[in-house]
Amino acid sequence: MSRSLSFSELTSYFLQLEETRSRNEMTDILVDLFKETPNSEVDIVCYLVLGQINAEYEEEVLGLGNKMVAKAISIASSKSKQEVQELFRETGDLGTVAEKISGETKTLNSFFGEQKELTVTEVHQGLKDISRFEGSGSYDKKLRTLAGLITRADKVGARYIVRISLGKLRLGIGAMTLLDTLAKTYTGDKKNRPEVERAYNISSDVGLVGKKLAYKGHKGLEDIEVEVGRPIRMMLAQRLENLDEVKDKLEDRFAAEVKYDGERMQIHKKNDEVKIYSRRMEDITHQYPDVVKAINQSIGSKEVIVEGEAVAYKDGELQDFQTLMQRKRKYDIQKYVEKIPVKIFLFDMLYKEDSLLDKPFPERRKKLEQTISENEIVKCSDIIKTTELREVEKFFNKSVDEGQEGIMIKSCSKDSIYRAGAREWLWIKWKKDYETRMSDTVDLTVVGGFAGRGRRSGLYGALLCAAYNKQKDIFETVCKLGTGFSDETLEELPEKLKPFESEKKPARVSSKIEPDQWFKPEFVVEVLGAELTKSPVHTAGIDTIGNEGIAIRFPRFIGFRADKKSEDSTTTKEIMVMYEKN
Ligand SMILES: Nc1ncnc2c1ncn2[C@@H]1O[C@H](COP(=O)(O)OP(=O)(O)OP(=O)(O)O)[C@@H](O)[C@H]1O
Repeated sequence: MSRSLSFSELTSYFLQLEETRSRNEMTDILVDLFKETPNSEVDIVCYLVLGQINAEYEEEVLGLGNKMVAKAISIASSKSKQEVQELFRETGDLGTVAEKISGETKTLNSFFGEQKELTVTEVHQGLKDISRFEGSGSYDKKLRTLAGLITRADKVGARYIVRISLGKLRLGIGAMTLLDTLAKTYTGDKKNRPEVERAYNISSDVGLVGKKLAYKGHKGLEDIEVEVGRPIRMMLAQRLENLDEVKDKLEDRFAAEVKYDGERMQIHKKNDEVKIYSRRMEDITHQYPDVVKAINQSIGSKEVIVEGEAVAYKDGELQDFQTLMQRKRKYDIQKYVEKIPVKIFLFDMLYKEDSLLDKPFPERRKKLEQTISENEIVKCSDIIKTTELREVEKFFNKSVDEGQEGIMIKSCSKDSIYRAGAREWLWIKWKKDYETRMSDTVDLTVVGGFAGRGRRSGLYGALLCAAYNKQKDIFETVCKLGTGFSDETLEELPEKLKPFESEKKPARVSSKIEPDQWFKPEFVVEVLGAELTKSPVHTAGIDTIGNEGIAIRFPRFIGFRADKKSEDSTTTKEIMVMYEKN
């Protein structure tokens, strides 16, 4: 049997790592540690130095509560729970407490007779068991296992076992430093980092990379391939300050997609088993049983990895990110599936019976379109292929107008592979963030109403609001107002607006949008928006800008302005000034 690294050897390196502030020194200390580490334990050491017990995407995570850990320390020492709590209050760190009172532990140890030295494998196994115990009696099992580990460790070991079990090791080592170390230790040169990093990016498992390198050196990296069920680190986008620069970066070979305002998902499907990973590689499958079901209905192929953005969808409209965040929960999942339905807009395909990472984007996209059949939940992202920046800008305005963040411009060149874990110029994001922010409210005239759906059925779901064009004496639309209403306000609206109902569009209203109900321009509301943007669907300022008007993004109802006549509304000119101020 091969030698095992003792836990005290490992923690002697932890002590050194905690002392140093230099990244280079840190790498050197880590290289020394790996030189000491038997090949069979390289993966464990990789996880432990990061304070983990597994690859980050795996479900086994630690993070026990202070109370339980304090109790375990008390069991492992001769101190009472109260004494442990008292020391915890003094030091603020249970690791330090365990280290301090672990002298008594050793007395107990010798009382039971000499035990073999604790190895990293034993600590790792113990911590893994702790994370796995479930159901009745699991609290006691966790407690006893942890107390057992603390009892067997030396003083310094007790400190680190406690910190790891709390999920608070924090040696300050990032995955990239660890990859540098692995390259240096097992290939002899930090220059091989890119290949090592690639293996990590497609496997998201630093332990696996470490172990392959330890056994086979550089060649071991070839064994690491994309696998369904193991997340790929996600490709990210660069940001441009000026849309014209797109041509410098991507020439004429690009496509634009809506940048949806939701949560990114990487979805792995193997037969009927579906797993969903978040941008941070967490397994979020249990939060989205509706997406799991819809993906199975939409994709027939056996082994597939796709990516998309999930967006909350309510009352016939896509909702903002905050609404979707209500789905982040451990309990009441089913209730929230109904309360906050979602749609997933798929935008990439990374695997179909084989890896597609090295295929150019147009090919991946085509495969995606051929593979999925859209349903209520699963959709393909909205995409346009054009070389005209004017068209791209229009598409952007439309996307923002529909409440989305902006657009993603993606290279379609032959080199447009999926670059796992990289933020490069193959993807460029163009967001509305760079535009005007509104700090002041505006008063707008209600010119139309949209029938509510779902909870709002029988009431108005949104109002079409307009600014006043004084020169022309007309009302030009600037937004569809659907948020900020209390339930009482919603109930009141039909009655309040009844006197102004009109069968046709009133002459003084200029609108490209056709609401369910027109209103004579009489009724004024106060609105706060997030920002102003150009819009092809609204008419405010349309003469000045050309084909488009100005729109208010994310408008919120603040209150009624019964004291104002519609001619006292904010004017189109004022809106233009607000827009141009930036
Ligand atoms: N059609 C799309 N294609 C790619 N990504 C999209 C798309 N729609 C929405 N997104 C989201 O936009 C993000 C791309 O921007 P970036 O790579 O910079 O991520 P980010 O750092 O999360 O930035 P941001 O805060 O701008 O979303 C993706 O992570 C994804 O969540």
